[in-house]
Amino acid sequence: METRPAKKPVLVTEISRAFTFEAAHRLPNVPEGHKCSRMHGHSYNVEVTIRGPLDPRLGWIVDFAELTAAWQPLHAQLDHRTLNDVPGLENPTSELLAAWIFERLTFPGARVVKIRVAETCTSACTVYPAED
Ligand SMILES: Nc1nc2c(c(=O)[nH]1)N=C([C@H](O)[C@H](O)COP(=O)(O)OP(=O)(O)OP(=O)(O)O)CN2
Ligand SMILES: [Zn+2]
Repeated sequence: METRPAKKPVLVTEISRAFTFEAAHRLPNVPEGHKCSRMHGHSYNVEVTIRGPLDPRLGWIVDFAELTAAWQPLHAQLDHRTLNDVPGLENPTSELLAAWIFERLTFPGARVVKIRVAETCTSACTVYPAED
């Protein structure tokens, strides 16, 4: 009987890194009297996930430090700001903030597959690219 060597499974690999920033916001389009129409602040948690092939020698997609380097300019635009003042974030819901971040992060040789934004410990929004 013929025996074949076990096939190596084809794996999809993702790496993630979490970031935090502090910011104020108000939601301008909520109904009158909604608490979020008032200016208030959050300690935001953002998780960035990328997917790509492994560098055969280094054994990683990119250095985790590359995620931090890519996040840094966005952190500078968001941290200790009023989000409503940031171009493109006039209505800074978690959903629109996650999309804003998604549109601004690129990695050579890898693609962003998930951005998760948590305003509080119990509320978060995740965006993914639509299926090709
Ligand atoms: N789908 C969304 N709903 C809400 C958003 C949002 O971005 N997307 N944002 C808010 C406000 O920013 C609010 O500050 C957060 O609301 P909430 O999760 O209710 O936070 P609390 O800590 O105040 O929760 P309580 O359970 O009321 O204490 C609202 N909704
Ligand atoms: Zn809020």
